[in-house]
Amino acid sequence: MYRWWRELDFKSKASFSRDRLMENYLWSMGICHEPQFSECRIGLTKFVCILTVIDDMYDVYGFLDELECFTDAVIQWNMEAKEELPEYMKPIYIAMLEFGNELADNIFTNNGLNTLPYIKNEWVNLCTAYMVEARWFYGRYTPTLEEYLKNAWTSVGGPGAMLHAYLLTQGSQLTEASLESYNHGSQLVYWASLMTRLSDDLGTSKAEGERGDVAKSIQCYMEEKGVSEEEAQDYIKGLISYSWKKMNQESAKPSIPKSIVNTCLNMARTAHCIFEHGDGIGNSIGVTKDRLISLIANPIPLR
Ligand SMILES: CC(C)=CCC/C(C)=C/COP(=O)(O)OP(=O)(O)O
Repeated sequence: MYRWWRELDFKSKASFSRDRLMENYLWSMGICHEPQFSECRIGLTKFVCILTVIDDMYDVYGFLDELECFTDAVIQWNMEAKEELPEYMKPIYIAMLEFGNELADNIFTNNGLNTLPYIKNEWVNLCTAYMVEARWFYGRYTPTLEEYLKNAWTSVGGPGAMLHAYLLTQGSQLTEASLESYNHGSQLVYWASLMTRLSDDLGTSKAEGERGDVAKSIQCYMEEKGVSEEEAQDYIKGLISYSWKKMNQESAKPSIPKSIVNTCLNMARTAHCIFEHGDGIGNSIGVTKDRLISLIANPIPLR
């Protein structure tokens, strides 16, 4: 994975973006830790790495007209579309396309299923949601909390991560019918993604606001209701508790495949863990570094 990441060379080609391979691996370890899901952990880490570069491009680097071009190119989903993009966007677009196409090709070879429309759809939804936030930022517009969350449960990457986790954990069991049963989990994916977004905002929005980013749930609620930051944080914590109840309710539904239940609950748990002491991803220090060292570099010996 390190070789893949180094060869993409975003450190120099997209120096504005976060270089967080290990931290991104923590997400995938939290979402599917079982030994048989090694391929899923690799795929999910790649997904989060590419997502993070694209997120930084929309949040802090790209001009609005450039971002509109990138969003259009994602909708087109073909290599010719990259010709219309600014130079710095081309390697990012290529990385996303190659990663998505390779995953779809592998599944087609092994299972005879065309999953490209599903994969493409998640990237289109994600970039369209980033675009909405970029327009708000450039227009100096602060949405209401409801308006913000309607977009932000997608822009956190939860639905995209859950589709990738599903495709990568199913192995030979992935069929046309199981792809359809994925849709039964859509409410659960929604609540788990909302929970991830709210935890992310509780942990990161202060630093993001200071470096210049779109208003997050806390600022939206403060402005809408004219309340203090503390009151807004308490309100968001209440929404997190509510989302957990909804997730538990959805998880108990027999129509939802167990693998979706597991990865959704695990994503919400991982978000709690990563953001409970602040921004666990934005910097490579503190609790996240200690966790990476004790989980990966110096794990507790099992025997
Ligand atoms: C498995 C999943 C869901 C991974 C997503 C990782 C993530 C939240 C990246 C963006 O962080 P951010 O705090 O910069 O996000 P934003 O800019 O959207 O607030």
